[in-house]
Amino acid sequence: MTAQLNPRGDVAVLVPAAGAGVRLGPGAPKALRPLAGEALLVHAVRRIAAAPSVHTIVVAAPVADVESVRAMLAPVAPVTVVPGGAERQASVAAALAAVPAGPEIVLVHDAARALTPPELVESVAGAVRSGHDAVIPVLPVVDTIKEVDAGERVLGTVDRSALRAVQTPQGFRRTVLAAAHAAAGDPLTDDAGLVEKQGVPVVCVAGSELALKITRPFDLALAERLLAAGA
Ligand SMILES: Nc1ccn([C@@H]2O[C@H](COP(=O)(O)OP(=O)(O)OP(=O)(O)O)[C@@H](O)[C@H]2O)c(=O)n1
Ligand SMILES: C[C@](O)(CO)[C@H](O)COP(=O)(O)O
Repeated sequence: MTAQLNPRGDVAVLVPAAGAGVRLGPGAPKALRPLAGEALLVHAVRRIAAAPSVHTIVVAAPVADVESVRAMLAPVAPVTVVPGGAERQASVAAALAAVPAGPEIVLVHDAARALTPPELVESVAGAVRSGHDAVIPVLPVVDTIKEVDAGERVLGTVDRSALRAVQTPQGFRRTVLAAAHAAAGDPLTDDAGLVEKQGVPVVCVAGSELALKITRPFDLALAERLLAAGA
């Protein structure tokens, strides 16, 4: 049985949350680690559930934690929880398989982007609804970028004006995402990358600084500060 949030919504959000969090350092799976006293996944799901277009949320949890994740999320929102896979791509595919008939827009959103505002969910979904098959939120690259060789010697300075840093949620027409996953080869960590391989145009919308991916200890500390400041 798939849990429904807003029966009138047209968006399913898949939340891959089965990663270990190696770059964050030793500890529980990253999505279950605390941020201001609650798991990253709780923060992420609460914000997704606050987006009015969302019909269904499917979380791909670490295999050993499926039951505890169900119990943890029950008071937060009606959520379907499935076992994740060894790679992010397998976790997304498992969640996609659990989406019920109905939503024709599917967003894929990292649990690790725990502070992503509901407005970004709506903005990405809205761009798909307006006719784009694949939509990604992006930020401009603010640092100067150098290309280097294996010895860390600088080969040149990259023109960053055409570079973008990619975030989630990434939004897709459901049939487009399903076809990309069905055709997928070697695992990618980026769903838009799978869709690009199918020759589908991907368009960008403005991302959000709050959608930062909590990857390293510094990111977790930053997220704590942002929450304390009211994010
Ligand atoms: N087998 C996997 C690997 C990753 N993810 C999820 O994909 C999102 C983005 O991955 P990332 O932030 O890179 O997380 P980890 O893979 O856990 O990080 P690391 O590479 O440091 O272990 C996270 O919400 C993570 O839980 C997943 O569902 N299943
Ligand atoms: C989808 C993603 O957040 C950006 O496209 C991706 O999960 C990033 O994973 P990475 O392993 O940190 O590159």
